Amino acid sequence: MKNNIITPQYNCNGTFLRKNRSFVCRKGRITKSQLQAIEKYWLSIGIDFKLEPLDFTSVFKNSAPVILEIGFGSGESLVKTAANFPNKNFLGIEVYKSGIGSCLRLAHYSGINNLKIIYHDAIEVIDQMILDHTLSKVQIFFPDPWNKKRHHKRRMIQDFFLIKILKKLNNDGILHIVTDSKEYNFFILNLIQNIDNYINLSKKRMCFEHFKYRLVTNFEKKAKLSGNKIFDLIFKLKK
Ligand SMILES: C[S@@+](CC[C@H](N)C(=O)[O-])C[C@H]1O[C@@H](n2cnc3c(N)ncnc32)[C@H](O)[C@@H]1O
Repeated sequence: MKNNIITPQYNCNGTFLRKNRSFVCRKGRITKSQLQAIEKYWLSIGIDFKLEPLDFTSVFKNSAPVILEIGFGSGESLVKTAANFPNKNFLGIEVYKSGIGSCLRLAHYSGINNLKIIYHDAIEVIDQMILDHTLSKVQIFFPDPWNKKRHHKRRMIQDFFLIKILKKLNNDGILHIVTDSKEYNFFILNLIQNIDNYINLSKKRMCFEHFKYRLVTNFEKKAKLSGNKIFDLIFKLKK
């Protein structure tokens, strides 16, 4: 597995260009079993970042719809969802190395063959590796809210990001975002209002509360224990 989760960029004087990313590059702790899972299972389940588009039919060995999950954490809900929907393909992207190890371990022991994962910044993966109109769904469960105003530029969900996703979804494609931050929820709803091609599937053009048709994620369990409300935002691509 390649260890670079970003592609360094420099200006013409050779100075490193610092980008606003939605994550902080940290060394972080990783357990022995997570490292072992990377050694053993990366070759069969992982895909290294490359500057060339993926051919999903050859990656998954079939032409079933592809669901992209960005920031799957340790991958419990992603692996269980992939096991529940064997006739769909799942592609996960994460920059948290111990999460990659945990997800590989879970995916191996659950015996699924409809999941692939990438260890790299999702923005670069989307730009370089995902062809237009090839995804049936993009799901982002609990993107970091970067609550301080001066950090808002680090939020993954920005207008440029929503426009990027629009191009990658196929006809009737779905974008599903979940957050426990009321402020981030309204921030996203405001952005979406200014982009014509998304239809908000909630009746009141707001969010779904108490949405039951997906698995609860690890982050969500903690958020609920802290008494936080959960907001499911679901948008469909206008044909
Ligand atoms: C708050 S956690 C939520 C994890 C998981 N979805 C859950 O609900 O338990 C946000 C995750 O997004 C990942 N992340 C943030 N920015 C990312 C990016 N640009 N590309 C890939 N993953 C990213 C982080 O590493 C982190 O694991």
